[in-house]
Amino acid sequence: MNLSVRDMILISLFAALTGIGAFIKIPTPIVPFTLQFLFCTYAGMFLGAKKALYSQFLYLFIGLIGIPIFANGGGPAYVLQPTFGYLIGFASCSYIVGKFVDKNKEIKFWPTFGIILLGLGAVYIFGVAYLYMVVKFYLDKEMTIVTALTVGFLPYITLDVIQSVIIALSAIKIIPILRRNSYI
Ligand SMILES: O=C(O)CCCC[C@@H]1SC[C@@H]2NC(=O)N[C@@H]21
Repeated sequence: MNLSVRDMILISLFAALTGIGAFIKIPTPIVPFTLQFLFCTYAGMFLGAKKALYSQFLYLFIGLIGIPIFANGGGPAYVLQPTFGYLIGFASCSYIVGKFVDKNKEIKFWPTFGIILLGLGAVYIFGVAYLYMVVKFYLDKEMTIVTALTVGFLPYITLDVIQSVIIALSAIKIIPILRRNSYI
């Protein structure tokens, strides 16, 4: 894929926004409340699948080389943090949402909301499964799937669904305007 300077700026912008989403956080012992899901989903909405994925890869790359832009820091050892799976989930989510936008001429509320929930599902599948494995097998602590869901899913899902509604409502207004003006 040939990327223009404009594409590269947008990819960098959404990588940065996802990083900002990590700083807007309410810390908790294991999984913080953050706005990363909001921004990775907007990346999919406004950049389309490939560029959104690149933005999340760039975000991962910058964090993994040591710039502390993840919710609990950064560096290569972050792959062993219980929350690293959510970061993989953000890349999947941005791609799923981006594919939907790429393929649909009309962006209506319910299909858009549905695809965002699918993307959110990917965030939690990667996030909770990774959390479970790191705590159980790497940290060697007591962990069941139910505990993993209690720690990594239940406290967050309501706010994430509210954000999904906000994203869908704003996307159905903004995307047609951006398309009409050939911005996306
Ligand atoms: O270590 C990281 O940078 C990832 C943090 C992930 C936080 C997850 S994303 C889904 C859920 N919703 C939140 O607000 N927090 C968790």
